[in-house]
Amino acid sequence: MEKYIGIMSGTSLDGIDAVLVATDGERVTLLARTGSPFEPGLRRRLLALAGGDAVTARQWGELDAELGQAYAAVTLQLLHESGHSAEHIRAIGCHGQTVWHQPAGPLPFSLQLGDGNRLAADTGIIAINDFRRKDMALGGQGAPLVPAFHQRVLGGVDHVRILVNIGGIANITVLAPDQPVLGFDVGPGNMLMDLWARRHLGQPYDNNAAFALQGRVDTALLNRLLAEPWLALPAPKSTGRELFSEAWLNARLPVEIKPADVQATLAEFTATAIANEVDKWPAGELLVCGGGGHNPLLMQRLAALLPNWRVDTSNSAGVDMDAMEAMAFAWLAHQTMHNLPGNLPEVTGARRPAILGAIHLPG
Ligand SMILES: Nc1ncnc2c1ncn2[C@@H]1O[C@H](COP(=O)(O)OP(=O)(O)OP(=O)(O)O)[C@@H](O)[C@H]1O
Ligand SMILES: CC(=O)N[C@H]1[C@@H]2OC[C@@H](O2)[C@@H](O)[C@@H]1O[C@H](C)C(=O)O
Repeated sequence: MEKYIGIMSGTSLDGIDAVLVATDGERVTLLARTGSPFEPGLRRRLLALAGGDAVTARQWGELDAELGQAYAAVTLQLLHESGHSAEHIRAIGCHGQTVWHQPAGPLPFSLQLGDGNRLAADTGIIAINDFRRKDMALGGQGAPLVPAFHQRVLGGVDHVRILVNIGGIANITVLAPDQPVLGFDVGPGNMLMDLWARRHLGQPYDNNAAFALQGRVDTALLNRLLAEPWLALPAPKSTGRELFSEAWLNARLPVEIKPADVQATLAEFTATAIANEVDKWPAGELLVCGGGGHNPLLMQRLAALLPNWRVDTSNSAGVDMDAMEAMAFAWLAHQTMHNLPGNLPEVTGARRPAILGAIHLPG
């Protein structure tokens, strides 16, 4: 078994998750995990950039360098906490910070910031990043990439098992006997709920859904949100803040509505968009991972909307719900180091499987 580090900072923009795993490509064992929230100023600048604000080349470059430094600091923290040093680690798989994802149109691209050169130089470990653009160069969406990992660690069961990652965006992976793996983004995860909590509570998220639980679902608003045409598009598909933005929400809000009712409606919207996709499959097991699995209201609504499904977190199947995505990028680094493909063309729509990522050597 070789040791890899995986680093994820997702579309919630909450901070950085890092894991140390041992893997031979087939089995993936979590050895250690750490994390670091973004410092508020950095988070604010990332939110502005991901919201489409204009930035100068200088601001852009500085953010790239600052994130590279932040990823290196988390890596050193993980090594320290787990009693490892650089020479124990074969490579780091670093997702980077998505600041723009544009899978359609004449010039599709997906941009993740966080300088891999700096990460390699500051840690002395091979750093792999930019995992999405090879798949896009081959006509794919570049996302989601995690389904291949889900299949590896949670596949091979005799019933329908669906994984749903509820991060900023929600994406599902369908693992069914004798069927190719399917996976696609289903809509917003915590993104809109977080936005509303920031606006009305001044907090990064609605902790344990306390605010949403004070409100009532507004059916008219819920139906307006669910009428978004993107939700009905067939897979392959992926999305992000570019679509589910503050402007998108504002355009659908009625003039008069209680803030708590909006929060309750956004939670219901997130759960319904997920349940509508899951419900297209014969009932089985729905396993939740990502931060949304800590939201009791989301979990309760998913269970209520899918009465014939066993709804639980991925912890119940032996994979830490909070470590899943970072573990996936550690595994993707393994794939790259062994010249193995990381994407699933049936998921992303790419013309073929491909070796993903840009490799930065520390020497
Ligand atoms: N106790 C809790 N109550 C409510 N929501 C929670 C709780 N804990 C975490 N969350 C939600 O989880 C979010 C973080 O999720 P996660 O870390 O999976 O996001 P991410 O890494 O940015 O995801 P992705 O890359 O999939 O978009 C928070 O912003 C918050 O909305
Ligand atoms: C472009 C981008 O960063 N997409 C993320 C985002 O967050 C969740 C969902 O949208 C998923 O498609 C993807 O992340 C995971 C890690 C993936 O590629 O599977």
